[in-house]
Amino acid sequence: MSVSPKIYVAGHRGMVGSAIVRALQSSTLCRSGAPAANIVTRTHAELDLTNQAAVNDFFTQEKPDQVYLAAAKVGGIHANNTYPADFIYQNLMMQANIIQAAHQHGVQKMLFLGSSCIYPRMAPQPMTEQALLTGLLEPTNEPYAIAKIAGIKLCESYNRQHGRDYRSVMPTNLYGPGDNYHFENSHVIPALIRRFHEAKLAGAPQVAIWGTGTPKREFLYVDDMAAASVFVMSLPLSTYQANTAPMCSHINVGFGSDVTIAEVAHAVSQAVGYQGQISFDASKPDGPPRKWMDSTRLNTLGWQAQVSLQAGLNFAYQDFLTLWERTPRREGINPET
Ligand SMILES: NC(=O)C1=CN([C@@H]2O[C@H](COP(=O)(O)OP(=O)(O)OC[C@H]3O[C@@H](n4cnc5c(N)ncnc54)[C@H](OP(=O)(O)O)[C@@H]3O)[C@@H](O)[C@H]2O)C=CC1
Ligand SMILES: C[C@H]1O[C@H](OP(=O)(O)OP(=O)(O)OC[C@H]2O[C@@H](n3cnc4c(=O)[nH]c(N)nc43)[C@H](O)[C@@H]2O)[C@@H](O)[C@@H](O)C1=O
Repeated sequence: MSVSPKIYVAGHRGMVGSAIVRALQSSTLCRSGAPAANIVTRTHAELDLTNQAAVNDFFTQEKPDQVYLAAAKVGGIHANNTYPADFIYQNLMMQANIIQAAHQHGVQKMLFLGSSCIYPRMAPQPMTEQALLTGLLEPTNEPYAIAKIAGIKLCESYNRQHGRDYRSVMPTNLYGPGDNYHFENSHVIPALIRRFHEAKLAGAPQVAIWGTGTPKREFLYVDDMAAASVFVMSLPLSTYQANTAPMCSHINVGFGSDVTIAEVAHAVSQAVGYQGQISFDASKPDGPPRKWMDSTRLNTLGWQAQVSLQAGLNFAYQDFLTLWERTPRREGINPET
């Protein structure tokens, strides 16, 4: 009987990390007779990934075979714009510590999660992988984007210098179970789920959303993202290399089409069952006008998103309701991010 590789999922309690754990568990269990996934995890309290010595000790102790790097300092447009030092410092430290320790401890295979914000603000749409480093970044999240670009380049550099197999995926905007519902530091979908839900309970006649409503975003359900992550890691190295380049080695993961913020606000209000009016607060930033990924690389390899936006929003609202009902004083809804 084959032995399962020991897989470290960094950030396993986050929205994406927890979905990756679910995907790894179901992918091994589906193959009849295969043992369950051998997954190793640490909470933030147990292991601060910005601490280089602690990360080294962890790799010495656990000796994982593979790593999914889904731990990061993450937030929406307001958080990125308000805490730029936290976003660049923590992300640079976490990924540098993990990638260097993984290499030192012989981990051959890793998946790094970046973000669509690595591309220039005015990149031609849809954005191909080759658009990286061709123009100026979006100012509201430039520090986070620079850290994510450094993460891609760390992986590529260890591959080129040391023959490692460190792959990178660039997710579009994500949402789903386990999201952060903070009223101002979250991304647009969880923020609006909460705002429409509270407005419905209060009988409020109107809900204001940030910006003009005209920017377009591409939204992917988190379990689709997790499936894409496991899919990319399962590709033979020769296939991955044939579809990427040593210095353009990342793969976009998108839904396939985008919507305006006004359209997604209407879709969220439907999922929540809010029947009042929607208004726009143009004093808040819009961010980039459009961020639509070209996912041809991944689609050609055989992966496609499965969950429609409205179905995903319905699932996400059910997740929010579970959290809401479990936490009468809203502690879990309002985490520090
Ligand atoms: N959400 C989105 O829309 C998008 C996300 N991504 C990327 O996907 C990845 C996962 O994001 P997502 O799941 O949404 O983020 P979450 O905020 O939900 O999860 C991040 C995880 O990282 C952990 N973490 C943060 N700082 C530390 C630290 N210093 N030490 C140890 N653990 C830490 C968190 O633990 P704790 O909560 O305990 O601090 C949490 O488990 C990230 O790389 C992100 O950049 C990319 C594009 C879009
Ligand atoms: C994933 C991605 O996330 C961030 O980029 P972003 O795409 O701008 O993400 P966002 O979800 O915060 O906003 C999307 C749009 O939605 C509008 N909007 C309306 N009303 C609310 C609202 O209530 N909250 C938020 N957050 N946005 C709102 C908002 O004004 C903007 O036009 C990056 O910083 C970057 O880190 C990154 O990679």
